[in-house]
Amino acid sequence: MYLQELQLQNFRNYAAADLKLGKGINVLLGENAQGKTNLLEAIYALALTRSHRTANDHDLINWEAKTAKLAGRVVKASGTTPLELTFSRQGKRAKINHLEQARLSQYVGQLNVILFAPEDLAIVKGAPTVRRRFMDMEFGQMNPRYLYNLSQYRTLLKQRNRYLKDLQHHQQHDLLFLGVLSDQLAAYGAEIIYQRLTMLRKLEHWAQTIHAEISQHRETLAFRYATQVADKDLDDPKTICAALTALYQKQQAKELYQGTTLIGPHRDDLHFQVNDKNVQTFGSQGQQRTTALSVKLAEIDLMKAETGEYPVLLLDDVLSELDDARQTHLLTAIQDKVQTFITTTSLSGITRQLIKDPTIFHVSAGTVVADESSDQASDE
Ligand SMILES: Nc1ncnc2c1ncn2[C@@H]1O[C@H](COP(=O)(O)OP(=O)(O)OP(=O)(O)O)[C@@H](O)[C@H]1O
Repeated sequence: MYLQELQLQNFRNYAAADLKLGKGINVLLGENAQGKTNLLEAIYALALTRSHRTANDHDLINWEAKTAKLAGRVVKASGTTPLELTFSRQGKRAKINHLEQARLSQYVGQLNVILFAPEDLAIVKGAPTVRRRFMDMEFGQMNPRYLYNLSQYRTLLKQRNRYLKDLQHHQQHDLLFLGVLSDQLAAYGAEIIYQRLTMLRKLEHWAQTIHAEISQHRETLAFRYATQVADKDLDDPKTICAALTALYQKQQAKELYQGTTLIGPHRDDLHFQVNDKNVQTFGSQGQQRTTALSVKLAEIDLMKAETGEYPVLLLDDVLSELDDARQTHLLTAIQDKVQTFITTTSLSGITRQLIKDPTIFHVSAGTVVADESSDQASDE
């Protein structure tokens, strides 16, 4: 899929902008604080109805205005769809094909985007919570069942933790009820673990090929899902559930002592291994970057496999972070198939000969102008 046009009205520092976009690589060129990221944010918001960098929609509205509006046309194999999103004090409204949608959840999914920013290195370097959030966001986007299991699990986990605290403080004494909660939690926990394993296997498959190519076959990447459930029990949700239940029984004294649930997907992690070593602990900066890049690029392929269309790729300031070999790989991987938006302050750091016919936009103080000399946007 690709975004053919984008219109902004009173969005961040743009009073008005109307862009014809290239089907291939679009470069947003400008000095710092001119509005490059704001444009990426506009595309991200048009896709997901929310920003990637603020939880407060009001921040998106120009300081001088009361309402912000985004509009665009998405082209897919199945046809062209106009999208429209309005932010105001009253909330937000979304239209597909000029028809207002009763629920924002009906709107999301028309335009798929993947954003890659320097912070994404945290997937490799950060705490386990970052990787759990990564799995939950990515797999939740592609699989509504996963989201359902996750929300049931979270509710039960809260309840079980509260009960463990009550037992700890002798406000409750019934261990049978703890057993009931453990069984219910184990059932949802097992579904989540099983779905994570299934999706990770697919993602790993794509990421391995990409990592091998970037490292010129000197490195192999592997994912390892870290859980207290033994490998032999991971084959299906039933065996995982039985293993979790047994673990709750075995660790009951410890959980009662600590007053919290110590086993389950909320405690699991994902390890990335390069040449059989955990890249978080033993990897060089370069290996960590390659891993993050491979995982992100693998998401593109996974989304294509799951939804039938390539997503739109948003690259915020990442090219300058990558050395020539990684830049080359990234640009070759996306060339001719993925519509991409790249923000940069200068073209000099980018191996420009690799970007075939880019559409270049000059961004300055909330205005954006297409470069006359660059390839003009698609006019299909
Ligand atoms: N709601 C708003 N109304 C008006 N201007 C805003 C609003 N929110 C942010 N801005 C302005 O937008 C500018 C920042 O734009 P943006 O984050 O897109 O920068 P950038 O071009 O990506 O720069 P950098 O290269 O430093 O990341 C700042 O000048 C900021 O004051």
